Amino acid sequence: MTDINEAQELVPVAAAVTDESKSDAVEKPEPNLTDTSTDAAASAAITPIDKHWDQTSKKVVVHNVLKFIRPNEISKLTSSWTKDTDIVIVKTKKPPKENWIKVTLETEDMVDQFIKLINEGGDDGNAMKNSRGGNMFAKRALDMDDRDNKKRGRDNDDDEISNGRDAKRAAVVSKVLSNDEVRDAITPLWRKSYEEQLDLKAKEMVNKCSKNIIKEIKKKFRTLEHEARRGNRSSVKQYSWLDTKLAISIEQPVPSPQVYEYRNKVEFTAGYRNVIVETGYANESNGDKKSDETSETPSNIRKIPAAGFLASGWAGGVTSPHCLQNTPDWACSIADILNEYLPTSPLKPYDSKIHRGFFRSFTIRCSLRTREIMVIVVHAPAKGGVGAAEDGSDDFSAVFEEEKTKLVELLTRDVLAVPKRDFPADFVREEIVDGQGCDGLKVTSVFFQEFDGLSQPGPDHPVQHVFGKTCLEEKLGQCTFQISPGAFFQTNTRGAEKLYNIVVERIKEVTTDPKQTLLFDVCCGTGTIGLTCLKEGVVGKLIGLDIAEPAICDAKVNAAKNGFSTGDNTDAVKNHSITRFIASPAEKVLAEEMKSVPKSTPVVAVVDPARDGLHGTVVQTLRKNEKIDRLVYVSCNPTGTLVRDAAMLCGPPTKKYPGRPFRVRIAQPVDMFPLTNHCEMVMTFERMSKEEYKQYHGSTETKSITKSITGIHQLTRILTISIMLMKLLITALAIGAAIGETDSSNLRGRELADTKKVCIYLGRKFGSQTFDVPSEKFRFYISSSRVFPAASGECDPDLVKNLSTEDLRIKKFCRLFKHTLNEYWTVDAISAATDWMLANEFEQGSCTNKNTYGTLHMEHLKEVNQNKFDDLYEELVDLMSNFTYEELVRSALAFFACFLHEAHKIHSFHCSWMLSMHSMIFGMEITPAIEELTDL
Ligand SMILES: C[S@@+](CC[C@H](N)C(=O)[O-])C[C@H]1O[C@@H](n2cnc3c(N)ncnc32)[C@H](O)[C@@H]1O
Repeated sequence: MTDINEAQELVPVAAAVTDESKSDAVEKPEPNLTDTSTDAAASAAITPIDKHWDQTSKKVVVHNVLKFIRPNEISKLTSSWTKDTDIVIVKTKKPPKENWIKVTLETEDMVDQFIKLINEGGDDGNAMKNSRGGNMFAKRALDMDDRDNKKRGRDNDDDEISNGRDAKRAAVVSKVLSNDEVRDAITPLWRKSYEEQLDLKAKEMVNKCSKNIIKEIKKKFRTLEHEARRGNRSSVKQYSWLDTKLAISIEQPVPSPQVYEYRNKVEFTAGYRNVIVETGYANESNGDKKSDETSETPSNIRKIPAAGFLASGWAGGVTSPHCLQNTPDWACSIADILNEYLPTSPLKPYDSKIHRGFFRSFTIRCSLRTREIMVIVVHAPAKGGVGAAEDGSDDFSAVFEEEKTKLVELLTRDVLAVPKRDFPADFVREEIVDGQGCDGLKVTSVFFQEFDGLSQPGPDHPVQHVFGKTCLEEKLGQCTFQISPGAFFQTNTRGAEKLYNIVVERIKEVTTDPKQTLLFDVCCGTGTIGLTCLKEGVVGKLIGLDIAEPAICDAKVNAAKNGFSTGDNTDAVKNHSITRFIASPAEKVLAEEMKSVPKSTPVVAVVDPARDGLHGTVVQTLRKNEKIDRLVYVSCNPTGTLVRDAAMLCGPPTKKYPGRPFRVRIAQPVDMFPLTNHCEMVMTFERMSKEEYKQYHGSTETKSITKSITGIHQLTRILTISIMLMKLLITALAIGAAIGETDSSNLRGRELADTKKVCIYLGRKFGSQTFDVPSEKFRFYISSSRVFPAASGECDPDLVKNLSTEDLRIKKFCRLFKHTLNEYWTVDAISAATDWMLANEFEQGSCTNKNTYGTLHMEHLKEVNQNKFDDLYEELVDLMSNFTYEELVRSALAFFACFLHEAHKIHSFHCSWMLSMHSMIFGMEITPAIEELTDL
């Protein structure tokens, strides 16, 4: 599981508290969360919730308007309501498919008048009616977010109205969560017995993993059949195992040796804790908390700088970890130290929405076996982050060094105190084999890490070592491992031993000559799996690949620590050394490395990718290399990317994935994360025999077949592209151009182009916004089906030339956009999108086949944490809604440049073609400014 994944697990945001049941279950807060213990230091730092939202007080939401209204008709409609009155509407907002419109009035005085008008201004003195005769009703837009004065009242309140989920999220903003709510959010299975949890996970693996893999493989056969029919060829017979009852049977999950307090790593977010300083909720007495949650916003909530988990989204404040059964004492003890320090510090928690503040997060790792603890303090630049105010109020450099020393001193001076926990009343603590509680534990190393990016620093991001040891040591099985701050390590130590033992067993089953057998450990991290296999004697040689340099440095040290030699050149493993570790994306080096293995060497492979699964090229290489008969896939995303990768490994050979297919032999879930919904899977694949392959495909020569297919395909592609280039030239000259994106938004774009408006369309949820456009030349629109904004239309080449990198907001926009690309788009998705733009639909000027592009890119999108995505999106929308038209166009160009830049990295032929296409259409020159933006 990746660090990001861990973060998702421990920092689940809004979704986790959005169930009806949870919201209904809001109780009067438990003492520890209300924190009436606000000491002097804390009260000094208390930030009262500011009641003065900038625009919200002028906003009204009109409900029961029709869902489908053409964007160009929205302002016509709203002005018809206020005809013959003095009410002035300055802005309207209507998300597509929602039946409400939000209007911003010129002054606050107009609000009551407007509400009265809608609610009583109909012909008969009743409410005004929509065009179908239904009554509309108006309500003040609700105050939602207390974090960000600048942002307030723009979009958050939309969310509250737009759907129940977000309404609930909004509702928790001003509440203090009870311990049960925190547990529900972060350890959702805590109410179930451990047996029930395992059963639930087993069922999930059957329904969402094994069944879906089979479905996906069958789909591939159907596609082949369809193609064969079109090409008048005979089709491939579906593999008979797919229809057997136990095609992929799921074993009962291996339980975690420790159900509680199993985490060896926690990641606290720096933020503010909601604290009740007086007593009671404002309207607690009415007993009806569900009816209008925000109206009961307590006036007595205060915010205190704190470190903890985000149990209810960014806006909900951080919560204390003391009530969580998966979190050990040492983590709570460090939270106590941080929570004593933060309210007194002039260094403020960072606000990721406005990019101001200092402390971002605290990562803590502990080995109970070696009694070591590492703390990594992630912070914004001391001089101020990207959103720093110009008046210098975000410049903390004068106090930074002093505060750093103070914090390190607090963290390291004593053994950790035993924290006061808030476990459920009937909770019985397990005996923890590797040591109980905080007994004698001390922080042994501290790092500071400056980070000014959007989400989390990557594994290679530099750290500053400020105290103690430079790494943490952990023991697993017979091995000892060094772990650097940026390196991945499994978060459940004893669970990891179980996991690795299973991998060892699966390899042992097939190695007849272990000493000669070479293991490829793909995504090896600090070398844990490979070195364990070596130590257990099931293989004799090891090549480990990982993208993270610090992890590979650790792996090399770890090899030596455990008695194995390491070599650095290609022949190292072949001739002299037992191990070789390579810091590189596996997709770049795996094929070459495999090529250099002598024919006589038996090879097995283990892959343990991050949540986004294996790169397509890695799957391709593993599949093509028929020397690998056994492949062990360790997955932390068994219902997502494992399904995709397994289907590519086991499906019929195609031009992209040639080679005899694999078949799933054993699917063994391992519960590494009790109390949560996550489950690890060890899926063992075995290569189909040549004989069996022949039965289905008539020949064992998979390569020659695919080669010819690939050749024809390339030729067809080049021809298609040349023809399209000509067509495009003609189209571009004649009618300008429309670069299509998704179906609905593309149509909308064309429609808007006709109305000479510019539109920001950011998905259904966030709606659209139209601007008057100064000239026809500026027709433009931006859209997104999910996370990918795209632009269409014509624009003035001068705008491109003048694109400046000075504007912080455009810079921020590009950062956000790049972030969406990197976070949510896989290489395959970008590749599919460029393919699509170039091939299927482009010549038609709009997307008529609704499925082509959608399917192409959707199926490759990474599984996302929806809440994280929503946050990002809100930020994008927020930013864009304040742009002038020209800024908008410039940003759109810049994000096109970002997209092209990313696409270019994977798809150089296509992309260079795309660049020329864009320069033709937009007169778009890749100026130094655009280059600078793409490199952000
Ligand atoms: C789930 S961890 C597994 C690490 C190791 N097998 C273990 O159990 O500790 C996934 C690893 O994949 C690495 N990784 C991510 N993308 C990669 C890529 N494209 N090529 C190689 N390694 C990658 C990460 O750095 C991380 O160490």
